[in-house]
Amino acid sequence: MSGPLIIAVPSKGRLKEQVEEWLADCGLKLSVSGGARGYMAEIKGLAGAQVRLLSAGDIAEALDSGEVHLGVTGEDLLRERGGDLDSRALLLRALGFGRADLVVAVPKSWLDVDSMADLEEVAHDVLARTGRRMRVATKYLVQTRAYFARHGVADYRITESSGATEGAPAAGAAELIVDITTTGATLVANGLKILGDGVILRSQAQLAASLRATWSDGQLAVAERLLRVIEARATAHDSATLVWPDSEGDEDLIGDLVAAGATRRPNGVLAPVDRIAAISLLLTAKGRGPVTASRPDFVFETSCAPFESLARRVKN
Ligand SMILES: Nc1ncnc2c1ncn2[C@@H]1O[C@H](COP(=O)(O)OP(=O)(O)OP(=O)(O)O)[C@@H](O)[C@H]1O
Ligand SMILES: O=P(O)(O)OC[C@H]1O[C@H](OP(=O)(O)OP(=O)(O)O)[C@H](O)[C@@H]1O
Ligand SMILES: [Mg+2]
Repeated sequence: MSGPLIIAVPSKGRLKEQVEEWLADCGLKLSVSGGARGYMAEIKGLAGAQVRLLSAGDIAEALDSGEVHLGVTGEDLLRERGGDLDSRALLLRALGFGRADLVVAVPKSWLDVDSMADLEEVAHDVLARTGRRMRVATKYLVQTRAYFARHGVADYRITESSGATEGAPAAGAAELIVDITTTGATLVANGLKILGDGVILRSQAQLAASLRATWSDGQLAVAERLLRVIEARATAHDSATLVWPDSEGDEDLIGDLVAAGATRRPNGVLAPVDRIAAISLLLTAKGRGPVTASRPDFVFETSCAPFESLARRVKN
């Protein structure tokens, strides 16, 4: 017998609440089940799984080391682990929350610095003028180095910053910063602007699987159940069912609807939510109707693509 499927979710901060809401929306309620400080939980209705509540950064680390099978954390933190993320973890689903852009930002007063190419010139100038390298304040060392290298910026050094990074230029601790931003308010408040080609990563929360963990058949089976529910809910959020009288006789017309993005279903079609109106109009224009569109709660497809790629990567 192998142990439970271990799933890590954020224990604090803005991601925690959003992850709980998302799971509850899928009908998967978390119930804290104790552990020394309440840092363990179960998912109601998903036997064979154990949930660990960890910080977002620790979740990225635990996926990396294989201590957990699945985890929810920011893509920025996963990529910051360095090396080739794809060989260590599989991104199963982008969750649409926890959005933040990792950006290169410089003082607004640098009027003619708008691109990474301009920044390269600044780096040269600073070195020539002062004999010292331009300083970049960040806690995202890995992604900063990779991005600057890709843009040919070499004459700089990183001053590691773990908080209030945006204040570093005004405080004289660095010339520029690399940090995450969501609304941009903190950058503006600190007199900083994002370089035109300075977006390193558009991050959001991801459900990821560890490729370093040991996966038993039993653990994979629990993961499959979980992923099927999550995918069914996500598909439902994006679709509507369209039905109309005597749809069975409308083979040719359904062919047109499929060409417009719909999927054939008994009694009608399933349409992407943003095409409900367009597809209904194709029908009413041909005299069909009334067309009734309703939003499903779950759409369980016969196959579950994220699970299939996971199984392919971790089996044998
Ligand atoms: N406006 C935001 N500010 C900070 N983090 C955000 C924001 N929006 C989304 N996130 C995401 O939340 C995650 C960071 O969460 P959190 O700060 O709780 O984790 P942590 O860095 O591990 O914890 P700590 O800061 O205590 O070390 C990152 O993936 C980040 O991209
Ligand atoms: O673009 P904005 O909407 O202004 O948000 C971005 C800011 O929010 C976060 O800081 P937070 O207050 O969470 O503190 P932390 O960096 O210590 O986590 C982040 O590190 C940025 O500083
Ligand atoms: Mg933080």
